[in-house]
Amino acid sequence: MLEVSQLRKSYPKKQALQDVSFSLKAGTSFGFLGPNGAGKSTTMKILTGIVQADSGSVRLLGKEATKNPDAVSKYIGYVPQEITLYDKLSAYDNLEFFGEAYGVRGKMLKQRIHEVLTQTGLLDRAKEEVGTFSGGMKRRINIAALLHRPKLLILDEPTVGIDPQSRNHIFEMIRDLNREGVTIIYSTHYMEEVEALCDEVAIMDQGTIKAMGPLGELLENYGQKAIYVEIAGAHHLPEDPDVTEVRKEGSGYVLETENLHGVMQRLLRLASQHSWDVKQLEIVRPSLENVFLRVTGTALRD
Ligand SMILES: Nc1ncnc2c1ncn2[C@@H]1O[C@H](COP(=O)(O)OP(=O)(O)OP(=O)(O)O)[C@@H](O)[C@H]1O
Repeated sequence: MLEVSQLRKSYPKKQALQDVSFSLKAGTSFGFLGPNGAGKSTTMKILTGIVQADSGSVRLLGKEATKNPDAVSKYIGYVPQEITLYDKLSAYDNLEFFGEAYGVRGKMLKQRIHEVLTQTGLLDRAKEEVGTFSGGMKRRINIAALLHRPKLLILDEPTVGIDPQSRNHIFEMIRDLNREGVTIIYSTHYMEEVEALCDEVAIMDQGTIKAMGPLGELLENYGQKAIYVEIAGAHHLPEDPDVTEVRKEGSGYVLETENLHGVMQRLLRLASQHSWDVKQLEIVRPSLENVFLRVTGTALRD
């Protein structure tokens, strides 16, 4: 569906992209995770043709997009960070305006507007000026304005500064579109959003993709394996050669180790020998946060 190859882009004082390559199968929900300034927006703007790369190529549905953006623009829906609606127009009129701009007309346009207003939960506010809406409601309309049913939907941090209700609506809209077969590229610096929405993830930092793959694979390959153990009355734990770090957490300890089963077995053996009261013993699922830390060497700033 999409093949991005060796993108480079420099601004006068900054090399924004050093070498960005990835490819996506149709129907993927792809999360672009990275701190401010990592190069996510620049990559997305190159995909949509708003910004030109210094070198590299983008192929969408077999067509060379970098040389001929008009040939692919009808397949792409782009939701930038900034809201692009007319405050003085009603929600309905905004949708009508953008629908027509994307070439949707007549009965089909009316039907699509009704559908998306229902989907966004804003049908009863359709005739009100968008200027009176909350930031989250505007965001929902902004996404709904993509009435031309793009094959690739690119969203640049669509939930920054919005209320939880709007965020849930946006998530549902994205999931519905993805179920209908739309390929999604979703940029964010919120790990939990990627975990909730995306089946593939790229971790970007300083203009390059540091790691990429299915979410489960990244967690498996880069996540720190650990055990949580809680023993009544234990003030310290016996040393184990396979444990690389011990952290106090709540009333127990997190033990980092690559040998989960060996360490667990030894703990249980010791517990039975010394009649310790083991309250809890479990494997800790690695988090994306932890993967990010290991891949980039830093916590996700912000
Ligand atoms: N038009 C521009 N002119 C000059 N520098 C720019 C321009 N756009 C982006 N940059 C710089 O390029 C780098 C990458 O920016 P980009 O917006 O792509 O990052 P990002 O990962 O999307 O961050 P954010 O989450 O803040 O949007 C940053 O250092 C940024 O300051």
